[in-house]
Amino acid sequence: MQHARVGVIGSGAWGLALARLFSREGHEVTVWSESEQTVERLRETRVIPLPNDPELPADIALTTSVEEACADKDVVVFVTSSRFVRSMAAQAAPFLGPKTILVCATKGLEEGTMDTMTEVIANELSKVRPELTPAVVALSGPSHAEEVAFDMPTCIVAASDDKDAALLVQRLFSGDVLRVYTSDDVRGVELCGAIKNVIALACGIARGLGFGDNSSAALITRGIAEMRRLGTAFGCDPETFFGLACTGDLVVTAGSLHSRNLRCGKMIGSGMPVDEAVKKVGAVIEGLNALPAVLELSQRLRVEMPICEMVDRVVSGEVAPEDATALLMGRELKAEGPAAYED
Ligand SMILES: NC(=O)C1=CN([C@@H]2O[C@H](COP(=O)(O)OP(=O)(O)OC[C@H]3O[C@@H](n4cnc5c(N)ncnc54)[C@H](O)[C@@H]3O)[C@@H](O)[C@H]2O)C=CC1
Ligand SMILES: O=C(CO)COP(=O)(O)O
Repeated sequence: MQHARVGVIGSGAWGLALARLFSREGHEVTVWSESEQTVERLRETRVIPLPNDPELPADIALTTSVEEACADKDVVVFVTSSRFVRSMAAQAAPFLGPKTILVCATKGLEEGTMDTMTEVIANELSKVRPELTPAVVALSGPSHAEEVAFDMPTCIVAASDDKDAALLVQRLFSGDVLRVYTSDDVRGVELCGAIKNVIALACGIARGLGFGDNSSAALITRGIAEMRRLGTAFGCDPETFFGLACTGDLVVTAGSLHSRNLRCGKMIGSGMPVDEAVKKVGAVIEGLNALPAVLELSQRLRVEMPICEMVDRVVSGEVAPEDATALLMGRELKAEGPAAYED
């Protein structure tokens, strides 16, 4: 298959930037939105609501009908906020064909179940359409919509247990803008996609407190150590933590002013109430959504994640941002690696 019929479930920054890219690669694209108003505005303006007004190609269909976005599609991409992935999988289920490949570009961990986003989709579909066992692919990595929408070269990962599906997604979506690598470590890739947003909040809080590059580098590096500890306790591939979905995405999210999580953290660090900061960013802050599941997983697996825990204490109001630093810096001193100087 060279040209595919692609449904995109979600009309936010990332959904529209991906839709634009898929259309550019010659695919037939339909974008679903929850909002009639959004559909009308996009049809009228043909502009993606991002800085510098990237164009939304005229051949991209826009709809509020889940059926239109899912029926007769080769690939359906879920890219809503993590809060809506389960309900959208349930709504999409009746219209999915037996061979439709499902891609999830949403980054998150579900509160309560601690499921990754591809697990949410697979679990929901198995309830609604148990006869359907679709291939599900996680698409993750350093990929700000603000840059992809202007054709800036970007590398991401397509991770799946289904090798053929990962290879097909790689072939369909790679081009001169996107280079897609494959991975079979789906859980590792998805854990990183969710947790890096929490670490980016920490980097933002540090910036908001007036700290500089040293603090960011420390949080990024020790944040990767937290992700690696949790991931390897789950049996994930240690290589994943050096890859695009972990180190790559954390560098982007924690260092770029495009980042919603970084900007939100920065406002929290400078003393703004969390709700106000979220409103001011005006987009989904997945680090906040992922926090409960990240902490529950770390407790269940008895993995220390001091940065994530401190972000939780700050956003819940238990610790003031200006007190968080001393608490983190004053922790028991230790070796950087696990085995230094030990018998
Ligand atoms: N913005 C970016 O550069 C990137 C975002 N992502 C991930 O993609 C996901 C979406 O992010 P953005 O597009 O930035 O979010 P956004 O804040 O721009 O858009 C919100 C998304 O949620 C959907 N939504 C809102 N209300 C809904 C409802 N009631 N029912 C169903 N869907 C609803 C919208 O259609 C839209 O897709 C997140 O998980 C994010 O981490 C991943 C890579 C890059
Ligand atoms: O995941 C992203 C980039 O790869 C987007 O991160 P933000 O939500 O922080 O903007």
